[in-house]
Parts: sequence; structure tokens; C-alpha cells
Amino acid sequence: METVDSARLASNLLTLPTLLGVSLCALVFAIIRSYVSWNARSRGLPLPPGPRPLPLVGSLLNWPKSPQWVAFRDMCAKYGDVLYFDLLGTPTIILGSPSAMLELLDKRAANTSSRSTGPMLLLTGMETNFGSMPYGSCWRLHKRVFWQEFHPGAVRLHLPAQRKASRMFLGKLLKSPSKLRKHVRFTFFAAILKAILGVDVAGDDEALLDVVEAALEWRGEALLPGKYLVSAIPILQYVPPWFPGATVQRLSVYWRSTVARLKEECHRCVEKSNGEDCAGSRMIARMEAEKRPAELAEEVIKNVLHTAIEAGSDTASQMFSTLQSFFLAMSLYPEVQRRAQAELEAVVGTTRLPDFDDIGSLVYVSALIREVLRWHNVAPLGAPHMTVEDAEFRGYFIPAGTNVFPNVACMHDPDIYADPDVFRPERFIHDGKLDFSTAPDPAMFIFGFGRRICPGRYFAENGLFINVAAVLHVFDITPPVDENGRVIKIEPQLTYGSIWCLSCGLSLYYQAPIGTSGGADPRSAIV
Ligand code: HEM
Repeated sequence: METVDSARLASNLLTLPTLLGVSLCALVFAIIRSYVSWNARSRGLPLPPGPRPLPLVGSLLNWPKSPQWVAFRDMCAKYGDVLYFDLLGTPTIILGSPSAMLELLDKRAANTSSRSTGPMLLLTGMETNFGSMPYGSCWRLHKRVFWQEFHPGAVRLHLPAQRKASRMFLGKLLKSPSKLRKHVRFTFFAAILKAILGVDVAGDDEALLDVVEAALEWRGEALLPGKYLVSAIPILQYVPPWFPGATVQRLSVYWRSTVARLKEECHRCVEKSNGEDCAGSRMIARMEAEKRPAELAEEVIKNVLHTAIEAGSDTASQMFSTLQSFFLAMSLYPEVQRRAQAELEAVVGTTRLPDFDDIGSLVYVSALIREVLRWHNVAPLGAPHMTVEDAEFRGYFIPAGTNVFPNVACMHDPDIYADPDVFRPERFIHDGKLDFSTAPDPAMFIFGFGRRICPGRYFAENGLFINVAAVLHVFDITPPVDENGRVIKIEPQLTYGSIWCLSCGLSLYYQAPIGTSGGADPRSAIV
């Protein structure tokens, strides 16, 4: 009897309206709970402003496609210099002014130095590039191993490699100036490989170059925020490659294999260098001296080396794009080029090529390089940092796990740089000295911020200097001319990955060396 009553009671309770009622109560309870917990976390502070998010998809449809830095600049003009987006649950902010960038990414670096480890990182095999690692002991170990070879004192050891690569670059330009893109790639590639692996890239050692290129060619596109749906819906990463439409999973197999091959190649080269003085062998010696377990040491060194190659020689890297922008600027601004050449002739003379000791005396050339970095900033959205704790910033709530992008479009803000689209190195010179009092040093922004600031910057500055100074000293860079000798107007085109780079349809013509007023021809130093 008792059993029948219980069953009847249960069936009465499980009627549809009861079920709906219970579900509704659960939903209301969940909403209230999440509201209360959000309020406790945010302490009632609002999120930063931004385009109005839509239900379910958040700000996904407001996230601009291309060029993002311009779109974000316009949005900042409307909403202020801290913009908020909800990318399917991932909080994302864009910082639109130097003060906001320095305040959040430099001064609050303890909270803003991590990286998001989204599914694309694993799919691309980039999780072993320490530039992508979240902040923590693993990143610190990699960064330390890298920094021991790239801090301002250590980069002096790499000067011979950079000098030699730049001389070879000049030789290649003399022989085949129309292959500019290839030669630009060569100079950074040769310098970094010699510096870290002890490898001499004689002539066109395409084999190693191919391994590097294969590992790098897809990166700009693949890592573009919002490019693949899987970044927004991480569960999609588990779809098997054979599943219809699983393009990214099929690409992933290829991407990962190219990175793995590059790492193996780095390891093989360092082993082959057989203790020769290069960064790789010094890293091994240090790890041995610290008595690190062999397996860990090998993995860390491979990761650091492939990170350095990617950052230092990738065709989509900042070095590559910056040097190309230099050629473009010189062909468009002949008066700037003449002024730099006059300075080189006065300081260096006509019997030798410029060298690193000349940096301090070549004020105009140094300002010119700063202007290239500003004029065509090649990574206007920098690299996103991720916050690790909830924070308050300028009266707004920034949740833990927010991706923070600095929009370095401020390099083209007329309030910061007068006539920002004009190439004018003079903006950085006062009383014959480099002076950033009226126009901030672009290096403050373009190398990133806080603890994640580019650790390769000193090596980068040396590499840019030696190549730019040597090219200016030996060549005249002019726009191309047609068969009737008429100047062809260069229309620079920019391709957009996570990094801007000049798509090099542009070919430049080189004139006789300028060093003609007596003495030995500086070309004798070109190899
Ligand atoms: C013009 C040249 C270069 C520019 C403008 C540049 C800029 C940058 C930027 C913006 C970042 C991200 C910083 C941040 O997250 O705040 C970065 C990171 C990095 N760069 Fe560079 N870079 C250049 C050249 C190089 C070179 C030549 C190397 C290596 C030899 C290098 C190695 C790295 C590494 C390892 C990171 C990751 C740092 C980390 O996340 O801890 N960079 N760089």
C-alpha cells in the first residue's frame, strides 16, 4: 500500500509544469548566484566600454577583421582608450593610448604578464615557443636561458655574425638587386644562425632555410585573432582531422610537424657545432654547470633556439618587415636618404664600411631607424598579455583571464607625432642629438611592455643598424623606372597577418656606391 502511494506521489510530482517550475527556479538561482558572485568580484565596477555585445555571441560580430588597428583606433575615438570585447566568453581589452599601455602593462606587470593558452597554440605546435608560454617558472627558465645570450652585454658576442651577414647582404644586393626580399631574409637568417647555432649559411643554403621557412610561413595567418572558429569554441579542437570540414585539425598535423622538424634541426646543428663558440653551445655548458637534468636541458635549449630563429629571421618577423619598410621609405624620401648618406660620408669616410663603433656618431642614421620603426610599425597590435587576477583599472573591472592588446596605432596619432604619415627622422633630433622630448622614442612601444618586453631588442637594434648604415653607404635607393626611364610610382601594399609586412612586388634599383671621392672603394669589404 505504502509503495503505491509513493509511486503516485512521484508521478504527481513529475508532471510537466512541476518540472518546468523546478528548472525555472534552478535557472533563477543560477542567475542570482552568478550575479552575486560577479558583483563580489567586480565590487560593482563596470566593464570598460565598447561596442554593444549581442546575446550568446557577445562581441564576436563587432571584432573587426582587417586592418584591425585602424578599426580599434576609430573605436577608441568613440569609446575612450580602454575598449572591452567579450569574445564568446573570453574577456578582451584593447588599450588605445600610450598612458594606458604603460599604466597597465608596465606598472601592473605582476598581473599582466601572462599569455593566453588558447587551442590554437597546441594546434600550431607553438606552445614550445617561450614567447607564447604563460607566465610562470617554465617561462622564467626559458627567458633566463635566452636573456643570458641577448642582454646588452651579451649581444656584443653576436656583432661579428651580424657584421658578416650584412657584408654578405651587400654582396648579394650588388649581384641581384631585384631579389631584395630574398636577400633581406638572408641577412637576418645568416646572422641568427651563426650567432646561435654556429652555422655558416654559405651562399644560398636553401636546405636549412626551407626547414625554417616551412615552420614559419603559416604563422601570421594561423595566429590572427579570430581567424579560426576553434579559438572561440575550444571544444572544436577535439574534432578529429578526418571529420568533414575539420580544416584546422588537418592543418594542425602539418603545422606541428614543421615546428618539430625545426627543433630537431636546431639540436642537430648545435651538436654538430661541437662546442664551437655559439649561443647554443654556451647554453649547453651553462645547463651542465647548473646540473640540470639532461632531458630538461635539451628540451629547453631546443625551445629557446627555435624561438630565437622564429623571432629573428621569420619573413613575417619584425626584422624582415622593418628592413623592407626602410627600402620603401628611402625610395619615397630621397632627401632623407641624401642627408643620411652625407652623415655617413662625414663620419665613416669613403674608404671603409660603417661599423658598430660608429653608432654614437651617426645621429641621423639612428633617428632614421627609429622613424622606420614608427612609420611602418609592423605589429600594431603587439602581442596580447593575459591578466592573472581580477583588477580595477581606471574605474573599470578587468576580470582575471582578460587578453590585453596594446594598439600601437598611437604611432600615427597626430597629437603624439606631428604629421604622422610623413617620414621625418628630424622629429627625433634636437641640437644635433637624439632627443625624444617632443616625439617619444618608438622603442618604448614597438618592443612591447613589462616583463614580456622583447628580449631580442638589443640584438634587433644592432642588426637593423648595421644593415641600414651599410646599404645607405654603398647604394642609392631609387624607385623603379620603366623602359622609357620614367619613374614607376610605388604603391606599397601591405599584407595582414598578426604582423604587417610589405608584400614585395616592389623592386628597387641601386646606383653606384657613393664612396667616390678618393680612397679605397668600400665595396672591397663586401663579401
Ligand atoms: C624590429 C625588431 C623587433 C621588434 C619590433 C620586436 C617586437 C616584439 C614585441 C612587440 C614582442 C611582444 C612583447 C610583449 O608581449 O609585450 C616581442 C617578443 C619577443 N621577441 Fe621581439 N621584436 C623584434 C626582434 C626580435 C629579435 C631579433 C628577437 C630574437 C633574437 C626577438 C625575440 C623575441 C622574443 C623571444 C619574444 C617573446 C618574449 C616573451 O614573451 O617573453 N625579437 N618582440
